[in-house]
Amino acid sequence: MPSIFSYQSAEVDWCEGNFERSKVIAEYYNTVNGTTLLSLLLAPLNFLLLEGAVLQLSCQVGLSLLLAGIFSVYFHMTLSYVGQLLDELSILWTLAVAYSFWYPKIYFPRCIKSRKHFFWLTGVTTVISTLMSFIKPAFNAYGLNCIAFHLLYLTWRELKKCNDKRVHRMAAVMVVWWVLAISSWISDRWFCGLWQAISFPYLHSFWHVLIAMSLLYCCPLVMYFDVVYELPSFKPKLGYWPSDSWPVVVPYVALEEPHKQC
Ligand SMILES: CCCCCCCC/C=C\CCCCCCCC(=O)N[C@@H](CO)[C@H](O)/C=C/CCCCCCCCCCCCC
Ligand SMILES: [Ca+2]
Ligand SMILES: [Zn+2]
Repeated sequence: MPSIFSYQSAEVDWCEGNFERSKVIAEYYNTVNGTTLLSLLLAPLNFLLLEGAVLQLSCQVGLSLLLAGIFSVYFHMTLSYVGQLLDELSILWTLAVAYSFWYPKIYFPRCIKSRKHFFWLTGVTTVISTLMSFIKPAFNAYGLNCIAFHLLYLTWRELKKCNDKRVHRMAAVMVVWWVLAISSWISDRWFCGLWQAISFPYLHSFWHVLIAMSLLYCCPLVMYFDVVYELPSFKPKLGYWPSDSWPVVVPYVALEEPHKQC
């Protein structure tokens, strides 16, 4: 019986051929492009521009993202059962940490009276989901992708209340990257035969880059709304480093003089 650590013991095998470019790396391009997820750490770096509590929270989210990137690389390198679960569970827990800290209080269920209670609700839900994830690991990724739809819904609710064109623009760019990302993920999962027929089974590695791009825009946006709700005396402003007009930019959120925007 193969060990849960052994190569190719995972329930899922992505479209890219295994061991075609290396004897030790199962899916070479998926592994190499998995490292782009580590660039997500750039997003929490934005928060260095913020202060106190906000900076503290970003460290926890940054650490979870780092683990998600490392486990993604390990999974595609080995395609092991443990690799798959570590990849999926690290994403689940990163989302849990992000939700616990950033989920706006106005959207809390009626029975939840404080962020402390919300922490407990998120914690219990995540522990139950973690246990359930062992039942049929191949379904876990579908569940995780559904969370993006909830984020889309929250974004839409917030945009309805906000007149800042920069916020609308950043949200639009985030959604475009996400649509490209999820299309690549689904195409690789469902239409592998087609991609193999045209010798282009690399869409999952594109997904890694595209979802990282989407998150790069998502994080400053979420932080922007967090400041609006939690630090109402500050005025957050979205920007692009090094400048708006450059073709390659890193989005960020900065704090300006005290004033409420949205
Ligand atoms: C108020 C909440 C704020 C949430 C902020 C978001 C914080 C970031 C959370 C999670 C990081 C996700 C990192 C993705 C790593 C992908 C690794 C990967 O490719 N794994 C695959 C196997 O190799 C696996 O099949 C994929 C599983 C699906 C992952 C779905 C992640 C959804 C994350 C939500 C993205 C939001 C983007 C904006 C949406 C409009
Ligand atoms: Ca494969
Ligand atoms: Zn992957």
